[in-house]
Amino acid sequence: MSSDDCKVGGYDVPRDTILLVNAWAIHRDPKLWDEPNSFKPERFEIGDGEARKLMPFGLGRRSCPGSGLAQRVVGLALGSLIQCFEWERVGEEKVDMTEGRGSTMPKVDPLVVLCKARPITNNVLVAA
Ligand code: HEM
Repeated sequence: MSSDDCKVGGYDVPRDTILLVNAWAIHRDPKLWDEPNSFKPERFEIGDGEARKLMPFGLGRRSCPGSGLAQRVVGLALGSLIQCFEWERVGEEKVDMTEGRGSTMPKVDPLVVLCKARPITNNVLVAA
């Protein structure tokens, strides 16, 4: 929310305007990213240079204060799901990545999978 009349990127923004950052578009801008629609996790390796352009937690003094926690938990949750379960697709067709409406980017066609706990997971649960 702008506290005063101002200019952002050359545009006049009147006082009391709610300005939303289109992070979706910025993260897919071919002027900024090499092959923006390709899955290339190596682009985020330290030293590569593209990681600094990623802004899922916003930027500046109102950026997400939970980003440190979130990044650790997301890695932990994903790693646990991969290490503790075997995953299997239900169908053979190519996964449809079409995005639906809404700010959380739901898939139009949900991905259906089967999962089975690996033996190590039973050991972990029994030990706990
Ligand atoms: C993957 C998980 C998360 C994502 C992607 C995320 C993303 C964001 C984004 C984009 C903003 C707005 C930043 C801006 O206005 O520029 C935000 C704000 C905020 N987030 Fe998160 N967040 C996550 C997890 C968390 C967690 C775990 C916490 C707390 C434990 C948290 C607490 C907050 C708070 C309090 C704000 C408001 C900050 C302010 O307005 O000054 N978030 N988050």
